[in-house]
Amino acid sequence: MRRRATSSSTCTGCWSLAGQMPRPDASAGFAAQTIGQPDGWSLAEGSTRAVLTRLFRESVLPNWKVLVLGLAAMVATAATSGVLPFLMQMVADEVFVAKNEQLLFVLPGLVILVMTFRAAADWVSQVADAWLGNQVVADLRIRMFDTLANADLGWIQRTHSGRFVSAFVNDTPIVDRAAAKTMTSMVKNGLSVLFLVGSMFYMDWRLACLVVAGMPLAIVFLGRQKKRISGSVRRSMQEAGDLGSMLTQTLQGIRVVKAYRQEAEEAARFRGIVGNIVDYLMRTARSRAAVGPVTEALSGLGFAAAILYGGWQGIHGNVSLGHFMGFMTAAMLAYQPLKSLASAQASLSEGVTAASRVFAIIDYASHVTESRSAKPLKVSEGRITFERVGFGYEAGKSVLADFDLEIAPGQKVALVGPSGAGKSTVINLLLRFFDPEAGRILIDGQDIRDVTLASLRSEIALLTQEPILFDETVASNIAYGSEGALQEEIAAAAEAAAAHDFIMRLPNGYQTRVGEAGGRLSGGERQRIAFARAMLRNAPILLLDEPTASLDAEAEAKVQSAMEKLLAGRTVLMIAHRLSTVKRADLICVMDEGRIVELGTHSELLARNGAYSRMFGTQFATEEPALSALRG
Ligand SMILES: Nc1ncnc2c1ncn2[C@@H]1O[C@H](COP(=O)(O)OP(=O)(O)OP(=O)(O)O)[C@@H](O)[C@H]1O
Repeated sequence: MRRRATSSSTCTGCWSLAGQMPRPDASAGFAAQTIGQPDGWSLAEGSTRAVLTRLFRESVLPNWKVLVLGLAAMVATAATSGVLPFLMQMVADEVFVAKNEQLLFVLPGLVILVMTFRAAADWVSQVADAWLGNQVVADLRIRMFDTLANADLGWIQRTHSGRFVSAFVNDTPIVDRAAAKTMTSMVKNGLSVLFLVGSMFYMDWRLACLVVAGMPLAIVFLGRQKKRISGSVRRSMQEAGDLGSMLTQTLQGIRVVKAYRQEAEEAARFRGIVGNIVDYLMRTARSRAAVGPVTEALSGLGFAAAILYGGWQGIHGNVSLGHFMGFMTAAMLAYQPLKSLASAQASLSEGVTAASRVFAIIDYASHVTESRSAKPLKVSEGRITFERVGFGYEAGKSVLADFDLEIAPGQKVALVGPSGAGKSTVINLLLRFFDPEAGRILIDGQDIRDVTLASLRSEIALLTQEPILFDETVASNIAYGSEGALQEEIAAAAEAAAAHDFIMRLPNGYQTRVGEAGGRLSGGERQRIAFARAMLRNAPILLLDEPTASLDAEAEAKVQSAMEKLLAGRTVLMIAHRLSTVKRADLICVMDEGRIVELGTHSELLARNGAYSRMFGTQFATEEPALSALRG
């Protein structure tokens, strides 16, 4: 059977807002890094400008061609807005006052031309705007996923999946809507205001001064509202994360929720979170809603002053009607983009807050990284050596201490011991889901920290208690991690795993979808697909976390032969809760509180009359599945 290496890489080049985003020190020990970061990632307090600059540089600028096109279209739209007041002035002065009939036929044509051009430019700018926004969302989601896929297991386990889902689903569209779109709308409206205010000053600088007199007040007011908005938005996003967490938790544990009749309590908790979200959203809405009317009221003052002064000048014959009408058209046209500009400022804080949350994920630096000089792992015989390995998930709480174990090529070693002894931790360390704090782990003499993660993991196959299947076809579940496997190879692996016959009875054979987490298959069928996956991968090292523990005797009997085939010719490290598993081992390693307390064969250990013998008497003799007593 062919062997293939999977491709995987670590997050080596992570971005950071210097001084803004918290970045854990990758050189420190794992346990030390987790202190003070209960969730593994915290909200970054980047300044608005820093966050926007970064968003622009990393997500918008790479699409600079569309950006330039969109900007050109915006300038064209804004410039045509600036032309309209002059056309109005000409209509009033030349048609109404000077009675110029020729112009009466020219001006409507000009208006149609200008308006058509403006409409076309507006369409281009809107499409470019949408394209850029979608690209920003896609880019942020892809980069977050890359970080997640390459992050160490510790961070992912500490952070609730709902928080991640919320960042992907809720936060990225807010970045698009409130930051990317607002940025472009600010450019567009800013340019319109610039052209129109320019026209106003060009026509009559005194009148223009009166109209814009209220602006400084509006700016001060806006600053205050922005602070309020960013506070309430931050809280509402945190609550949305909690909502996601609660939803996934309830769905995952729905059987327990129902069995313990906790529906009402869960619904009350849910209502509480939803109520909090509404509360924070309303605070945001109130602050944002105040921006438009206040700007409006202040511009009303400016208009009133302009009418008073302009009217006075008109009565005394200092300005013509056309002059005044042209000016007021410019002022009125400037009013809408000015109001949008003020509102955009407010929603910008929303986008910046969401972008900070997204960057906090993107910036996470995995604790498990590849060294620059990492080489592919070369497994010649399959010897595994644990040398005085020490490890703890949390600071000051040792889980493994001075763990020494030598597994000879092709040897089958069973890890046994009470719940919490550290058996799964040994497997976690061998796969480099975590790195040891002390000592080292070698495969055929190569420290696993000096080899590439992809090569390490492609030489190891893992079978877990609960087989992990994806909602794909049977064939792609078997071929998971063995890209490019041929149909015959997949079928051969399934045959060896005693899975071919039941697969052929499925409605679409190998092309049948297995449902969420393989829900359409029985436990034994799921496990046989997982065996077939391991067969196809054909890795020289096999890690088993009691894959038959959740099967009943009949289902276990069906996978026995598959198991024998799988184990043959490989170095195997297995967590054993059952006598049937322990019996397969050449060497039994009895663990307690992170240390090896006994090591030997089944008969040697029984003869020693120690921990293993006691365990045998209480647990294995009865062949209790899953050893509930051992697991506490
Ligand atoms: N992700 C984690 N974060 C913090 N502590 C952990 C984590 N995983 C395991 N531990 C702790 O480490 C210790 C060893 O756990 P481990 O899962 O290795 O035990 P085990 O021997 O495999 O237990 P079991 O037989 O019950 O599966 C336990 O005290 C456990 O609470």
